[in-house]
Amino acid sequence: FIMNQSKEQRILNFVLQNAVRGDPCSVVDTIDKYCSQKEWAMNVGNEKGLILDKTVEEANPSVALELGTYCGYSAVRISRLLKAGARLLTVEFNPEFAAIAKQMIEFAGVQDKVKLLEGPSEEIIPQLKKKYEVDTLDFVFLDHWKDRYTPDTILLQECNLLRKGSVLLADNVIFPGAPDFLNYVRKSPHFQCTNYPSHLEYMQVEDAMEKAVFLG
Ligand SMILES: Nc1ncnc2c1ncn2[C@@H]1O[C@H](Cn2cc(CNC(=O)c3cc([N+](=O)[O-])cc(O)c3O)nn2)[C@@H](O)[C@H]1O
Ligand SMILES: [Mg+2]
Repeated sequence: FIMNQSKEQRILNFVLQNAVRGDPCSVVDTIDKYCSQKEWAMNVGNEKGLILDKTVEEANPSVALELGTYCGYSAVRISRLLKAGARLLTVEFNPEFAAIAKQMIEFAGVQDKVKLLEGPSEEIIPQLKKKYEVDTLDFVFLDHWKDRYTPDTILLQECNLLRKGSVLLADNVIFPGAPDFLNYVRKSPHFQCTNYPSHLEYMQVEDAMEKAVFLG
């Protein structure tokens, strides 16, 4: 237990020493093993991860966006399911976390599918069309600051990044909670919402994910 390292660095080191290079499933399982047995961390985890998997498989996105990369757990989890030629753009503004995630993504062997964009979501989203050659987004995973879920959902619409059928999936709508986001998407005539009750990663605390499909 190396104290002067960050928890995120310890998670990465555990993966580098225990997972199989080039095997995204082993990276995901190894992070879950560390965070359930040694140190809790805010990865989406395996229970909510299965909901994420099913939603990604159903959407089968060509272009996906993730807000809040953290250590790269869900970036690896999502990108392992993408078809050939499909890509995931993931946004992280904490440089230390971004550096960890980059190494995690490369170790998992999914670096050709994932582009990590460093910066705050509110700055990156308006750049997606011109700077990152995005037309529209097929899938968006929201897992960053909970009070950014609503403004960023509005920003995605203002930037014309959503099309009829674009799928938004939000983590933590119960814990820590995103009440204004639930209110916004459930009241909006532009979204069809579905709630998926689950539990907080690695804990027996109630949580849920919310799927919001854009209706155009
Ligand atoms: N506007 C932003 N733009 C880009 N990256 C952002 C932004 N806000 C936060 N981040 C980054 O998301 C990562 C992860 N993150 C997520 C959150 C919000 N999520 C949680 O706080 C959370 C908290 C718990 N929890 O407390 O039990 C459980 C979860 O699953 C969570 O996602 N804060 N940082 C961090 O690296 C942060 O730099
Ligand atoms: Mg989360």
